[in-house]
Amino acid sequence: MSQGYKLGDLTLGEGMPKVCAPLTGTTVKELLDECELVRNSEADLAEWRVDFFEHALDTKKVLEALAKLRQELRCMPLIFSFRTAEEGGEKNITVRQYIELNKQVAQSGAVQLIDIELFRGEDTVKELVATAKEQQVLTIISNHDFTQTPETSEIMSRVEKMLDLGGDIPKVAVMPVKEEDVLTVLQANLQLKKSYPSRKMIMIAMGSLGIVTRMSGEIFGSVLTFAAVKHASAPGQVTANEMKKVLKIVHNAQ
Ligand SMILES: O=C1C[C@@](O)(C(=O)O)C[C@@H](O)[C@@H]1O
Repeated sequence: MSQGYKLGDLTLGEGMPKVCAPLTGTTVKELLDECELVRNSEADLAEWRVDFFEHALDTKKVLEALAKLRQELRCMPLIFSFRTAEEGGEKNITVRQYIELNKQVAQSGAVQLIDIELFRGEDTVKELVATAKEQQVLTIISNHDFTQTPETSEIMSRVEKMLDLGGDIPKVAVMPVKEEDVLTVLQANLQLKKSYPSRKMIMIAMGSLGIVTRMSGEIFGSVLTFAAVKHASAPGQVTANEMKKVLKIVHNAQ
């Protein structure tokens, strides 16, 4: 899809990378307050990091909260992400529960994208991609490593697997422990952009060393960047308003 993905007024994958603000509240009240802050910020879309929610393992309560968030966000696009403890998230979840929760959310009509972790298993990914496609929900197939940065070839092969499994937007977020790791991430991003020019992806080096990767997506081929409004959901996020300024500077220099 070389033109990008149309999400209401914005097109993901065209022009400047889009700024996504995570919602990390533990209660419905906190989440609704965050939605209002996000709406009034420079963020283009929101991500509900549902693993922070106190009732994240109760699908009925998640769906009830989601309906409220949808209303409060008005027309702002929303990504639904349950980040598992295995990948740096807040809670453990069984594969069965993970599938059930994501399926019901995809069918709710309240979200535009769901995040599916590659390492929950091929069958899980395929099943959820199929459900999402039926509902015209976009899929981000993700992988996170909070301790290290794999080699360029390993990052590329993970992304290729994500594409093979039918995901719309591959996403890799890793932790650099030395400056060279940041170059590894940028190298993987650039090579993937050249090998798959029509595909959209998200590539992040986290932490203080990785900051440049969050800001240079327009050059190396990362279409979305996460930036905080109230609380960061991962190390290295700056605020959405600061991020938008930097993205504009990079854009205007092109
Ligand atoms: O996958 C990502 C990227 C992220 O980990 C980051 O580094 O900004 C933040 C998460 O909320 C999101 O789901």
